[in-house]
Amino acid sequence: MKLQGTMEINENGELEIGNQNLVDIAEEYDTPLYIMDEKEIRKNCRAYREAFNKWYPNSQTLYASKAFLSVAMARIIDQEGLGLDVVSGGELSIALEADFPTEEIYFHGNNKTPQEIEQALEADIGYFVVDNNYELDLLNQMAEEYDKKPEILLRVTPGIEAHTHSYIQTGQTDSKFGLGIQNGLALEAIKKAVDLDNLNLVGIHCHIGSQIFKLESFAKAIDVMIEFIEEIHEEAGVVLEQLNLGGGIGIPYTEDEEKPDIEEYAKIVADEVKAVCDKLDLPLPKIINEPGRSIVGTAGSTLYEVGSIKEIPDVRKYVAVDGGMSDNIRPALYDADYEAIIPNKADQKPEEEVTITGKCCESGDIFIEDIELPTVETGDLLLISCTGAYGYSMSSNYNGLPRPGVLLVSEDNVDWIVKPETNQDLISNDVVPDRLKK
Ligand SMILES: Cc1ncc(COP(=O)(O)O)c(C=O)c1O
Ligand SMILES: N[C@@H](CCCC[NH3+])C(=O)O
Repeated sequence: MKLQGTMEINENGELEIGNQNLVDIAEEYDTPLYIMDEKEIRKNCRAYREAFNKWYPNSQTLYASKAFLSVAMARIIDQEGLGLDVVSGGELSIALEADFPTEEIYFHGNNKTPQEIEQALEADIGYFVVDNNYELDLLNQMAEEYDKKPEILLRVTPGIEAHTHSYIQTGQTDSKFGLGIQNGLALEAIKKAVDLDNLNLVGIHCHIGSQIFKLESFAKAIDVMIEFIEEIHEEAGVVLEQLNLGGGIGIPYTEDEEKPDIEEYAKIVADEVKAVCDKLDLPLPKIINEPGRSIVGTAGSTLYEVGSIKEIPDVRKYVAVDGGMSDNIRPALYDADYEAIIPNKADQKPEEEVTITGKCCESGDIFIEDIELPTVETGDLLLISCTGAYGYSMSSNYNGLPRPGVLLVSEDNVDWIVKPETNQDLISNDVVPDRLKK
């Protein structure tokens, strides 16, 4: 397995993250648990900030909190000078609890409820990224009621099909997100937004997909988006000042994948934006980007303990761990690949090929098929890397499994930033009507 972030193998052959021995961590905090490497999160935030400061200073990086959010995480993002993209009243509440600067919050979502809009208007968030005509009308009407004039961006689909899993492509015209440029729906909505009294249209947004490695896809999206800004100028008489390019940069889940260079990404964005604006004689817009996975993905891992081991002669050896698709749905949902290591045997050579499964009642609850590992025994630890994005945030209580806690690890500190759930938590919202009482 490729060692990510601050992972190191110590002189006893055991794996450490942020100088913390995972064997000791497992003993003290119990498995399963998510571990977040604070230094890696901060390094990734800085990579975006510094790259855009260098190549296109009129820009802002927002962290896409859907990848992983907790109150402490929002504090780190604030300290690192990034803004925040939230997609629900729940994520907004976490940001508010962290005292996140509200003017740097962008509110996304394809079906914001009136209650969520009310919450965001009352909090005076920076921007609404409006997805559709229903939302334009609703927001306009509610803004009037609350005596506000929120700044908005319209989410559009540039018709770009990014090379990634179809479940996480979002830029094509047939997408549930945004309105199409090619079919004219986006321009129609722009004209409507310009005429609405209580909204201030400042920009357009696109997000072409997630886990993207080919940086040219972003350049293609920029061409389409800036040409659309020009069309808006001609047809609706406004020059939009913000272009939000979404997130989507991939991370290497396995050794054969290569991490895109953030500075190269920023330079491609800067060069393309400048070239197209120059060609069309448009002023340079403020550029917003919204990475999620590439901020936290490599910073997170999940630590499990091995329980049952089952050998089917001449077929396969199943190694089951004490978590499952309830703490990481991505292999079952997207066929996602992962790598693993045995932290207490981190320096040992591979001896056998095994299949790592979870403990959920689903045949598809398989984390990694046919991985080469040192001889695996019951009681060994097993660490799956790169689970920092869309691991905890997509977790569930399937099969009555409490969600694991999240431990933040840095050189001198080990702290829970999300406590592990207990069986008691699973029934904390249950209500037994009188007629069913025993
Ligand atoms: C609107 C929007 N912005 C940003 C992101 C973050 O994407 P990623 O985690 O791939 O960087 C997403 C999720 O795909 C999204 O839907
Ligand atoms: N949840 C997805 C990415 C989609 C993000 C939201 N647009 C993943 O795990 O890869």
